[in-house]
Amino acid sequence: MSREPLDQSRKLVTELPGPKAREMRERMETYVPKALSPSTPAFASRVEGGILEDVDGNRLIDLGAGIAVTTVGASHPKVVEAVKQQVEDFTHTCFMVTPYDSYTQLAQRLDELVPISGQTRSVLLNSGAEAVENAVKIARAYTGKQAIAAFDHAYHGRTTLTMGLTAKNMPYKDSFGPFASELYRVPGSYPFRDGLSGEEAAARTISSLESQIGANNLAAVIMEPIQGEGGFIVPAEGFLAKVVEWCKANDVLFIADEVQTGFVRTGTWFASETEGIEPDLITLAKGIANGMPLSAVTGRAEVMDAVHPGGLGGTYGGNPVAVAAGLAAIEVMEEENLTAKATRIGEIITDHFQQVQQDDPRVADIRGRGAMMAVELVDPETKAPLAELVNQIAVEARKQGVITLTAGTYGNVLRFLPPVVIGEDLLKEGLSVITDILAETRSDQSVS
Ligand SMILES: Cc1ncc(COP(=O)(O)O)c(CNCCCC(=O)O)c1O
Repeated sequence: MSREPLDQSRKLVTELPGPKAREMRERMETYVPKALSPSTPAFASRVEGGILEDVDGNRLIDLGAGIAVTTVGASHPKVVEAVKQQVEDFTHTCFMVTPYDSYTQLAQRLDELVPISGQTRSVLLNSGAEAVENAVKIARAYTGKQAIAAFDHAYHGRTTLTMGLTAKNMPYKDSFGPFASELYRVPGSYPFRDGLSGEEAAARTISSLESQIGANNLAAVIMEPIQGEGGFIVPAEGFLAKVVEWCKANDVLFIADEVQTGFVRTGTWFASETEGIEPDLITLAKGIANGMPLSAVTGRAEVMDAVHPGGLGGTYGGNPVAVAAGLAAIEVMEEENLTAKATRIGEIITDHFQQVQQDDPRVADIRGRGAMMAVELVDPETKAPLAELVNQIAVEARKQGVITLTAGTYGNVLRFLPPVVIGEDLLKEGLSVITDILAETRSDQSVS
């Protein structure tokens, strides 16, 4: 029996958190460590399109999509049906024990979609960090070299190796060391703060790669085409192409970490396309399966084949239910032309904040691409990051029924990652809630 569609309008019937949510939070604090500290003052009951309904009957506008995951909406009927079908057949065999064709079908789809020419192969895993871990293994096996270079403001995961690649200390790395060896950090491109052209920033990066690591030691350079947790930093035009050119000239692999930028999020299937680069390996997760835990490393066949038989694996990698969700989600992205929808979302967010920026210079940088947009808030005189203000805005917006995410090395970035299927009016309403709160702080200069 199909359920009534979830009303796509924001509605608050209690304060947030409501009574049931408060009770659930108390129990949560008894059995779940504070290390997880959820930010939205609600407990999910149903999620569809751009709306999350909570256990108290409130409907919140979702501008986070579970951190860029539920691109097609958290209960898209096509994905739900595919999952139901699969789970009735089997939930698990362990692909290394008994394979199933849907794994190969998804690998073939990835081969067709990724911006890598020639034959590719894919290994399927469970999380973004696991994909990055395996990309590093594959790069080392192929090159025979060990060093891996990541960038300032990078985010690649929370496992021991990926924490070593991630830049920001708190909350991701503090007190968890020591981290893996042979991991290096080089300056990247942060146009709003460094003011460098793509060429200038790339020259600085290459100088660091050569002087501090040496191409003869360097297995791979890993970078997010748009740095996500670091603050939706879009590199200056031409930066990535110059770095990739250097990699290819020096037998260094380039790993594009598209866990957050992948699968139509930035208005193309992958952000590497817009940057005009062809990675050797690409890590994928989040939008790949619309919430079912799935990730992948897709790479040039000769690179992927450098690993000895049995060298890649894990119990759950490429779980059949997650793979079914992934195949269905990709179909929806194609059928509903979500690359164009993501581009439209970027236009709406850009226009909205350009209006605000005219009267409020604290909105200092509007950046991102497609349905991966952000604003960086700074003191207009000193350019000092306004982290407390950003946090205050996010906390208040959540109380007013808008699921809002922050980001940035300095904690002063509001980021927008709505489900790409969100209605335009609902998106505009969510943005207006946020900018109305921002406007109120203009009169109240106590917050900075
Ligand atoms: C580029 C990029 N690479 C890798 C990852 C890691 O993906 P996992 O699926 O969270 O392991 C991410 C995950 N980003 C959201 C992390 C949220 C949090 O843990 O606070 C990413 O964005």
